[in-house]
Amino acid sequence: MSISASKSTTTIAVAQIRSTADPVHNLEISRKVVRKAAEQGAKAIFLPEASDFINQSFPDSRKLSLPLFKHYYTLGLQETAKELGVSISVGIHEGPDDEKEERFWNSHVIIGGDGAIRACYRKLHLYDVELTKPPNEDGTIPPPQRTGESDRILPGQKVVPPIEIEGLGKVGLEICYDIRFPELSMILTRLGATTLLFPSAFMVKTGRDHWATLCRSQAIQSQSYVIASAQYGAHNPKRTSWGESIAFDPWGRQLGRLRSVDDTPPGADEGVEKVYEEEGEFFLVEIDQQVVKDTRGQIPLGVQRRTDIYGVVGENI
Ligand SMILES: O=C(O)CNC(=O)[C@H](CS)NC(=O)CCC(=O)C(=O)O
Repeated sequence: MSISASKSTTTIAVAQIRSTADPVHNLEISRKVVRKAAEQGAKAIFLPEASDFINQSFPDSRKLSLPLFKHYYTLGLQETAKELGVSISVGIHEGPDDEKEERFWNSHVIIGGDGAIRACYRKLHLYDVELTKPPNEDGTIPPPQRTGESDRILPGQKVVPPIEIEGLGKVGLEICYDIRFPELSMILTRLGATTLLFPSAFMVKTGRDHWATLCRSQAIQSQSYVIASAQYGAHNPKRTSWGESIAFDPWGRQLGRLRSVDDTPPGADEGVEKVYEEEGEFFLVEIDQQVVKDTRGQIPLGVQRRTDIYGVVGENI
């Protein structure tokens, strides 16, 4: 009997960057991270939501949000993927061809090792929230922090069936705020996903209180790997993201984690003048389909659902 020397796990890289308003800069940083991760053996690299730009200006954002076939940032990453023969998952802004439409999509694309776009998911759940702030010292209450993602983003209209990434099995595509709607993870798992992807740009307040717990709970409940790559730090004077790119296995074991804003010494991360010094970071993770099988074998949630009582979530998809 011969013993196979082939590796049963696949190495991937979970990245963290701080996108600015400038897609040229963001492509350069993203490429550096992808190249470095590939050199260290990663076969797939996971970049955050909105890696192409994070911007304060609405008209500028629309101009940069082009259809994929003429999207500067995505085309650039496609070249790099092909050159290195690695897959890339990345969040970008994608626009409709109709220039009269002022809004655009918040999309998650998968680029294959041949440079082709393999899938494109458009964010279903949009972040329209009002977060309260603590009272001022004089006891007055500051106005809430309102974010209206749907003011500028078109809501996606479909669940993208999980797709195979070489060596990784099937991955389910989600984005950031989607993580609060476990229905989507359940549907993707039922459709065959063994890894759930959450390119993200969480806010600081909710990042601190909810982010890592949401990621871990999705892994345990769906019995899938969770890969959550995050935007980190000050993008401009008005916008800071929490960071903390993180990954869990289907048992809920943490496989790696990068810094959050809270991990950064006070003052070290202040001011947008430092934005251009950021090089991006990543950690490597081994994905092993056997861990999915073992976890699902020990705790067989998939066959224990009382669908006779409460139905199948997303049955008509
Ligand atoms: O499109 C861009 O430019 C960047 N996108 C984002 O920052 C998105 C939409 S505003 N952020 C979130 O969904 C935060 C979710 C969050 O923080 C929570 O669920 O608590």
